[in-house]
Amino acid sequence: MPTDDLLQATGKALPVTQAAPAKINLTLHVTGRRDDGYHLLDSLVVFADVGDVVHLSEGPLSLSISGPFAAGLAADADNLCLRAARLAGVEVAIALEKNLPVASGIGGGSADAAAVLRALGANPARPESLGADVPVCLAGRPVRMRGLGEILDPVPTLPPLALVLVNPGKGLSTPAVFRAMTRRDNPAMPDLPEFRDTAALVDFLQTCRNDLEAPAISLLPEIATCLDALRDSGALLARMSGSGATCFGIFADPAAARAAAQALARPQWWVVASGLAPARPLG
Ligand SMILES: C[C@@](CO)(OP(=O)(O)O)[C@H](O)COP(=O)(O)OP(=O)(O)OC[C@H]1O[C@@H](n2ccc(N)nc2=O)[C@H](O)[C@@H]1O
Ligand SMILES: Nc1ncnc2c1ncn2[C@@H]1O[C@H](COP(=O)(O)OP(=O)(O)O)[C@@H](O)[C@H]1O
Repeated sequence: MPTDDLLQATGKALPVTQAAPAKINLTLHVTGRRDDGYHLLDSLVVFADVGDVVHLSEGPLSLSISGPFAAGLAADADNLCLRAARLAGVEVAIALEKNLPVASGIGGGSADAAAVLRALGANPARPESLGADVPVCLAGRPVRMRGLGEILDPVPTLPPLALVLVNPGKGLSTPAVFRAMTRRDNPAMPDLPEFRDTAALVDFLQTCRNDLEAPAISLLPEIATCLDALRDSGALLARMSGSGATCFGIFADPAAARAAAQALARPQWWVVASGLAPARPLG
């Protein structure tokens, strides 16, 4: 597509760089399963201030991948960056900086797809056709996510969070984790109260769950090691995100999170201290 048409189609000038923040499911209740096998979810989702980065420039549709986790990901037609550009109907050269571990429960692929759509100013009718997590990644702000992932509701303002993310260095297949569940009709997440401070949020989170945590641990016991290590290093709460294997700990303040991240370092583990990404405006 010639550049003028491209600009008309997208409303955005190229080149453009867009952050793809990691998605964190602070809670993930699985409340049922549809006949087509997809599960009904109820999840408090936030975004970290670590993530991938996509850079879009003029050119035929293409993808190059750099960054610490580039080796784990093929730049083939199935890559969610290219699928997003095709859904937007735009020819564009994409450079992906892959900073997030692949297949790790923090939505890297969905975050990348959402970042490409955002960078193009594209607003496809059914972004969930790229993946259940793409609508929430497009929202890019704390929300309550329900349905298969397409129902997004605002939540009370969250306090700042000092997080540590830990991944044991092994990918986990999302369908395999859902298949390993033994109970699929779990109670919904309680309604969210107003949060005065981090302690109030942690108190609320203690009443919630990630229903995929036990099945994921049954497939990859190292997840339990990550959770124990987070708790031993002072986390007020430690839980797995998404279908794993990345776990998060909530700490009292950023200094405690940074100290824990240093103490948690292991040769095969990905460990990072993070706050929340600045919330995107309501769309
Ligand atoms: C579990 C979650 C929670 O946020 O996170 P991740 O672990 O992927 O980060 C998401 O729902 C994942 O979203 P995403 O990774 O985009 O899922 P998709 O590609 O659409 O689906 C992958 C597979 O997950 C299962 N799946 C996904 C979503 C859903 N509501 N029910 C499901 O059963 C299905 O087996 C599906 O084939
Ligand atoms: N840009 C991308 N980044 C990560 N994974 C991708 C991407 N494009 C396609 N995938 C595929 O999506 C699958 C899920 O990856 P990812 O989104 O990182 O994990 P999760 O769904 O657990 O959050 C991977 O197995 C990978 O092959």
